[in-house]
Amino acid sequence: MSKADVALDVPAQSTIERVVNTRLSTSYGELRAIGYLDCGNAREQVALVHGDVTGQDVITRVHSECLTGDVFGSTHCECGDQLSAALRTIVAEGAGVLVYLQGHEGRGIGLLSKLKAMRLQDEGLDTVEANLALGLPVDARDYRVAAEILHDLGVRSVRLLSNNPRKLEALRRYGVQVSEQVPLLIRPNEENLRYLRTKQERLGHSLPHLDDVLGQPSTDSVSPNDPTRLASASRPFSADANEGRPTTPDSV
Ligand SMILES: Nc1nc2c(ncn2[C@@H]2O[C@H](COP(=O)(O)OP(=O)(O)OP(=O)(O)O)[C@@H](O)[C@H]2O)c(=O)[nH]1
Ligand SMILES: [Zn+2]
Repeated sequence: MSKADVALDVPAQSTIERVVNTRLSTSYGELRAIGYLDCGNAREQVALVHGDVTGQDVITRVHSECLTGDVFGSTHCECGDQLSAALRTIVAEGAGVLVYLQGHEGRGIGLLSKLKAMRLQDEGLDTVEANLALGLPVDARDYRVAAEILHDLGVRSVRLLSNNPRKLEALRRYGVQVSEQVPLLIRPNEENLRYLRTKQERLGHSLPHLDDVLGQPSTDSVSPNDPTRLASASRPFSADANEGRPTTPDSV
């Protein structure tokens, strides 16, 4: 069997049902919104697709929902800017997928618990301590449905836009062939620098640009020429001439 014939090894019984496939014109470009029902938990899920994604090495973002960051523009986290940067990258590549995972809010603890966790962070706890103080897991996300959606779309292997090695491992456990981890780095702001540091130091996220911000050399192997290496945050760093280019400590 050739490499191209290797299908994703998803669980034998898929729980998703494709319900709708419609054109979605966006400010990023022409997408298709493909809607699924996860019959296992009655949750609605959606994948945004650009171009032909039936093949190998498809640029892919598996994005955990974040109402505060994705919709309200919160600067507490970098989710909204990652969402924009991922869609820009997918369209620029000519083909790609973004799976937007509902049920992942607050790393799986839900919106109200995340808001409580954010309040605790204002009182001095870090993002890990805050979840634990609430008696909740640090990360309760499951990626089965993402694997099933990628399989349904005919994606055979992904270049995953993520800084989170645990997300890669989790997808691989569900049979997703991850051919490459592509960094999705957003310039930090004063509001989220500590939060990002905690992700780097306690959750194992690969965020070498934080060291650059402090003027320290990065030990990470990310290529400085990778156009996705450091996407500009929309707030408070408005899109500028550095868009999509590596950033020096002086420019942040
Ligand atoms: N519990 C909790 N969740 C948060 C907080 N801030 C953002 N989130 C959630 O974190 C999720 C995103 O996960 P992250 O750990 O930031 O990043 P990731 O998706 O694992 O990794 P990347 O692929 O690199 O973006 C979203 O569902 C957000 O709602 C917080 O302070 N506490
Ligand atoms: Zn967020």
